[in-house]
Amino acid sequence: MKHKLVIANWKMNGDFSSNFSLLKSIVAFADKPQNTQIAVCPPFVYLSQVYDLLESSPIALGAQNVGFAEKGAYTGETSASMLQEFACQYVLVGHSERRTLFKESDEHIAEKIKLAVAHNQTPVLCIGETLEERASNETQTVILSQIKTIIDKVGSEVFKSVVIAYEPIWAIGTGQTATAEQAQQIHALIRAYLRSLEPILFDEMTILYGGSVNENNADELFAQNDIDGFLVGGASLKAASFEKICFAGQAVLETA
Ligand SMILES: O=C[C@H](O)COP(=O)(O)O
Repeated sequence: MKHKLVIANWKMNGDFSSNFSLLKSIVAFADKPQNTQIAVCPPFVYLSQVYDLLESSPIALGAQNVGFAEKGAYTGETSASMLQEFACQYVLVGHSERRTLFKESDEHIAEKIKLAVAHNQTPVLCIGETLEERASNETQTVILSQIKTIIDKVGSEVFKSVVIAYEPIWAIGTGQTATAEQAQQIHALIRAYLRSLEPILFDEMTILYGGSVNENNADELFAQNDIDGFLVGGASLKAASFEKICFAGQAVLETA
């Protein structure tokens, strides 16, 4: 049965007032899309507000990042145990903005995954190639090596609790979405690779697509066999767009 996961990554956007209106709209439709889990990842300072507003709704709370250590002298960081107190179910790790702007290393990403899993959160590991890598036909090598590097560090037992988000870097925030065929090709590659490692562990792996997903392309993307949902940035800040993305592929999901 195909299930769908749609995660809103608000990035560094929002304020008390706009969060309230946006969540009011999302809560109003959230129980309607069949077989669909919706999650919202607000900036850390709004976790408390969003936690309260999501109470008694089916929407899961997520975090955009997590510290790579259990606790201690790490100014500005937020630990997995702190996120657990807000019942965060999802944690984004290795987003390209964090890898590029904040020089996040594979070692740190691996530690974050281990801590998140230890605190009952599902890490959402973001991977993706640059435009230059795609142009030089390195996409497959880059993607598989990003996954392998992390599996080697955390082990396959921990990795089975991970959700993967394929986000071609050239498609993030650019309005230039990967075509459904381009996305499906990489999702199928990822799934085949994981199955080749350990079919029992990775048969049901959830693989999301991210990168300029909007109300116009979500249906076609979700119709692809190996696309299980979306990690949505810009369009998740607009209630009407986000609603259409959450309803994408409903005909398939209702008959599943
Ligand atoms: O986390 C979300 C992704 O970076 C995609 O962002 P976007 O939908 O604004 O392109």
